Amino acid sequence: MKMRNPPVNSLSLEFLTELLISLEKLENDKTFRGIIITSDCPGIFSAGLDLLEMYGRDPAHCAEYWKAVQELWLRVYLSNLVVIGAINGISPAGGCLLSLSCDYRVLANNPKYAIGLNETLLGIIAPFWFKDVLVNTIGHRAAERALQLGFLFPPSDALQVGIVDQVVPEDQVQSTARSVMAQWLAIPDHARQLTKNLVRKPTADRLLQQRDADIQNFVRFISRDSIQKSLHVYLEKLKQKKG
Ligand SMILES: CC/C=C\CC/C=C/CC(=O)SCCNC(=O)CCNC(=O)[C@H](O)C(C)(C)COP(=O)(O)OP(=O)(O)OC[C@H]1O[C@@H](n2cnc3c(N)ncnc32)[C@H](O)[C@@H]1OP(=O)(O)O
Repeated sequence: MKMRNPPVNSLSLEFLTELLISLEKLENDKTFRGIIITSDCPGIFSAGLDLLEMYGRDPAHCAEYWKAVQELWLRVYLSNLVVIGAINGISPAGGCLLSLSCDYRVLANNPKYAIGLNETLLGIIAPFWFKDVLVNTIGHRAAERALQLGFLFPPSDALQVGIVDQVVPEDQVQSTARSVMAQWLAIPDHARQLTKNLVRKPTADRLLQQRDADIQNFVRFISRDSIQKSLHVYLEKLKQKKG
């Protein structure tokens, strides 16, 4: 599955909806046993959640958006398919969450690429379920530092901390992802799926038990003047970077 939402594969409401529909089709088609998620945008896996869906929007829109974000996470995280991330570009925040929700992550060895939950750098906070997935992946202490400091790990650090499973030359990302897929598909589906569910369900349940409260919390938080100001400053910085 090649994500194509130029210029930066930001996860807009429209794009999230498209991804959800595609994933549902694949999940329901019993001829598919696995998917490799990668990007069609050169140098960018995904710039994460679309800031324009959270900036200057009314509460109803923010609530609709957040529900779609939750939905995508639950669908990928609990998918019965083998999900491999072929991360061929930078992958901050929501892009990192998407990567972390895969069963295995292969990152291209390019010093321009980085991956991490950088929310604090934007003046916002990673929701508890983003945090849970990071803690599950790299451990409590490493997650504590990474989250507070908004670390974006370059490839060698990403491998060392365990936020990705493998770093390979850029031209080998797709072939490596395919070899990894073959290894995972060698396991009987029912055994692998039930085991995946056993490991992941408690984390997903934490959100499933309080989805509405999580939406309300997001809407309250994102609507604050101070948070809107932080987003404004960050968006301006992105614009100025272009010169
Ligand atoms: C209680 C819980 C509360 C809140 C939780 C909220 C959680 C949020 C999680 C997130 O995912 S927030 C998003 C975090 N993402 C980022 O910090 C990435 C920001 N983008 C970049 O750093 C760069 O754009 C890039 C490194 C990805 C690519 O750089 P480059 O190739 O130089 O492109 P540009 O910077 O020129 O960007 C092109 C174009 O795209 C716009 N854009 C970039 N990222 C986003 C985004 N995430 N959402 C919306 N739009 C984005 C950028 O502003 C440019 O727009 P122009 O109109 O100026 O062309």
